[in-house]
Amino acid sequence: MSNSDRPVDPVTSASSNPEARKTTLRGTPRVLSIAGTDPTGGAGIQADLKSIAANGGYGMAVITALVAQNTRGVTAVHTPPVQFLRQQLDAVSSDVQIDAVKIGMLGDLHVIEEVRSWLQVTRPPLVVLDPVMVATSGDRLLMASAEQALRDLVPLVDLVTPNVPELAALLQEGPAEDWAEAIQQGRRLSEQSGVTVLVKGGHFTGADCPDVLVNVHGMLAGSVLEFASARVATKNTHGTGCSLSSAMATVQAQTGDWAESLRRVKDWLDDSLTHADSLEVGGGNGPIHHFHRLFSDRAPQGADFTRSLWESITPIRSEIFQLPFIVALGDGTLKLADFDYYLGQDALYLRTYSRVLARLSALAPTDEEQRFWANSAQVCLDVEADLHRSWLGGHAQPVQGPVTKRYLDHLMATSGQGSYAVAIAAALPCFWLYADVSERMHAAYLADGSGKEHPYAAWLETYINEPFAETTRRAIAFTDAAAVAASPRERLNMRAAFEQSAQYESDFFDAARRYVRV
Ligand SMILES: Nc1ncnc2c1ncn2[C@@H]1O[C@H](COP(=O)(O)OP(=O)(O)OP(=O)(O)O)[C@@H](O)[C@H]1O
Ligand SMILES: Cc1ncc(CO)c(N)n1
Repeated sequence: MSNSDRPVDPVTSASSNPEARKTTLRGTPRVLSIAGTDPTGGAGIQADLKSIAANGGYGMAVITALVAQNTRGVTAVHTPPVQFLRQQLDAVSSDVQIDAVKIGMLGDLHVIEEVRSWLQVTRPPLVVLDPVMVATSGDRLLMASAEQALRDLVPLVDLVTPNVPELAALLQEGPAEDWAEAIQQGRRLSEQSGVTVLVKGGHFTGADCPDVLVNVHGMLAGSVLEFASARVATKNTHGTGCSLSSAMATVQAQTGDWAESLRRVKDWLDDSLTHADSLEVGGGNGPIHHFHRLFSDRAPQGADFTRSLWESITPIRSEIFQLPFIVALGDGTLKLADFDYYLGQDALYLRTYSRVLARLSALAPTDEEQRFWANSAQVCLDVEADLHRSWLGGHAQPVQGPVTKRYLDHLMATSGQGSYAVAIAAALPCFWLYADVSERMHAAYLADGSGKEHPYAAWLETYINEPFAETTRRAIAFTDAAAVAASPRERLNMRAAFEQSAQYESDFFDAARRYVRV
């Protein structure tokens, strides 16, 4: 099961340190970048924070050096005193539990020594080192006198991500002339340092842009895994190395598997490069589009998907809050005939909705979800029985109204198609909108301050309670997980099903006004 918002089982991380440090995988890892700045936002700390966030992490940043640079090149570097660097590092580690560290530009010997000493004391569970030496523009970002200190830092980390010239410099060899030689160098660095090496192929000019991972741990020790991707035709590659290494730190803290992390990160990077040109930042080598997925219909990760669904129904939500039925239900002036009609229809609705929830249980990909939906189907029947007993007692079974029919037809059709993702999206507004509507009504009632008894208080209490709120939160989390697993087409269908159900919820509240004959 993959659910990006919950901590999962603790594992022992692949670590180069003698005693393996315990890592707990987290849905939203706390990731610290230790690097230099880029005021144009494409590389360094600024790129790292975007990359961490785009990959589902919580980003933090300690600045090693302030760099005056843009998409064309570097003009100056200011390095604050190392005591101040240490104060920044200690400020973070004395308070926050760090799940992963990405190290970028270090600049000089003193900075390297300070970071090294902090690493030895703090021992973060996961460290990725991008051995930054030269910027995309060709400007030096590491003093020549600090190269040996950087080499000595490598064995302290878990993953090192050199480009071709950096790999050569770390090995004190000439730069590889072709990809096969680069892979051999990657193997040598891994053997010498005992660290997993990610060799980046961005600097060659072939049609492909391959990367390889040389593993040193576990069953894949010594193996070379290649991840090919087509070269994207763009000059906007400023900060790809920074973005890649901070994304690797973030995703590794979520998956615990370097190969899986690189597969996911390459896929994201490819998308970010493909849409880089649309940003139009600067006249040189511009930045990549870190958040392309957030702004598009392609799978936003984790909670971003349901957040975007919720945003897309903002007009429907405002419509609901202005419906005469909802206004009158809120202030207690609703006519009993209208309420009776609504509840009669709701009882009919819940009977069938329970079957839809049972269908979700049948389709559920995990044991937890199967139980959750089976339980929800049962609770739904209990609520329906309660409605009959307490409100509709003595009344005959009502006739199904047109809105009830349309809404139920939609739910039966979507859940009947066999896609769990689409069925869950169709079922979600029933939870989410009721939690939302009842909470707002209750807040308005409290704000009114009169304290007078509310004629529909017993109905409101069905939905204003922590168990219902918790059920709703879980349904939302399951929808996000389903969206991550779904294909792009399925996600479009999820969105359509969700929006359609939300519209029917609004129509359902409005049905008494339209169909009750006075
Ligand atoms: N044009 C491209 N198309 C697809 N992937 C690319 C392209 N350029 C770079 N990459 C990928 O981006 C990542 C960074 O590679 P690169 O070798 O450029 O690192 P770098 O030189 O450290 O980056 P930079 O100095 O630009 O920040 C690698 O995964 C590489 O495969
Ligand atoms: C601060 C900083 N780190 C790394 C790079 C490499 O792109 C850069 N240009 N600037």
